[in-house]
Amino acid sequence: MHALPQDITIHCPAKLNLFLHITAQRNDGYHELETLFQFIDLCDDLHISATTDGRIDLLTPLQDVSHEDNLVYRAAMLLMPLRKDAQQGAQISLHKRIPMGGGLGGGSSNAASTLIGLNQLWGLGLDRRQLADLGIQLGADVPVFIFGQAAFARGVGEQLVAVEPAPAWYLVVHPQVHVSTASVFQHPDLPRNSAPITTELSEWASHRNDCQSLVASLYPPVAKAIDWLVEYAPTRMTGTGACVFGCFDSQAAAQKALAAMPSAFSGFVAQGLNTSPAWQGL
Ligand SMILES: C[C@](O)(CO)[C@H](O)COP(=O)(O)OP(=O)(O)OC[C@H]1O[C@@H](n2ccc(N)nc2=O)[C@H](O)[C@@H]1O
Ligand SMILES: Nc1ncnc2c1ncn2[C@@H]1O[C@H](COP(=O)(O)OP(=O)(O)OP(=O)(O)O)[C@@H](O)[C@H]1O
Repeated sequence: MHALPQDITIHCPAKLNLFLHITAQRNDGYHELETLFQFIDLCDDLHISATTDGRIDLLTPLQDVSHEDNLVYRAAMLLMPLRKDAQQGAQISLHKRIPMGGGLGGGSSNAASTLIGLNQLWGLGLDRRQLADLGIQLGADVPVFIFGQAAFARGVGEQLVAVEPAPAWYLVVHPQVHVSTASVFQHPDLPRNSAPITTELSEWASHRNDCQSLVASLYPPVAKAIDWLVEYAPTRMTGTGACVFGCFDSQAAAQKALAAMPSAFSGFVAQGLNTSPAWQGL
């Protein structure tokens, strides 16, 4: 039998929703979506060391998130009952770069990478489907980060079909407001009855983010960020916001727009990725 690795570093990419249509609301309150996910090369880094004290130690606290609520810790807790040996434990540290609560899926990506990493370190032998089924308990965006390929998603984000969105560079603009995902999905004015998609996924003009008008009206800085960025490139909000992204043909064009960005916003240039770096080297 091969010895298990003792240490692992896993990238946790951010995602963009290139479009997001809401087609229905389920009886449990969750919304049925049709969305196109692409990863971007802005990543958090997760480092996991195997231990033999049967504990999960999270070495890097996050501001405003308790250990018990941290999606890294919660993901590890989901795998604890599946260990082969109760002495198996882990020390985990997270280097955060993805802004939190911006619609970039950082917490879900951290959770997915924790499941991927501990599955490897503890030798659990779970396949991607089994990991995704566990991960969806933590958030609707976790399965795509386990799936590891750009995807067209239905359901709440768990029915995934691999796709190849065109190569692109993005300027991602953070309007510096925090938008709560739950409050957007609870809002009475959210449109919830988009027709299922019949057009090409790549046709930008046929698609939209159904949360965007509502979020822009509730949060004026989001509207201002869109109004500014749309002068440079086709622009859309990701997830339930607050971040918005412009699509550029080249890194240089995206950088040029970033250089002109008003100081009220923060932003970064990122490349679209159709394969998640989380699985690199595994
Ligand atoms: C908007 C997206 O980012 C699109 O990728 C995701 O659907 C949101 O995924 P997430 O942040 O992982 O969200 P979750 O933590 O699963 O859900 C937060 C809250 O948003 C609402 N919610 C979320 C996803 C969904 N399809 N319908 C919902 O109504 C639920 O009230 C839920 O309590
Ligand atoms: N490891 C983590 N990283 C980021 N957020 C976390 C983490 N653990 C728990 N959270 C909580 O989850 C919330 C959402 O974080 P996240 O960065 O995933 O939001 P998001 O980018 O808006 O995601 P989405 O697009 O899935 O709505 C945070 O505001 C925070 O309270």
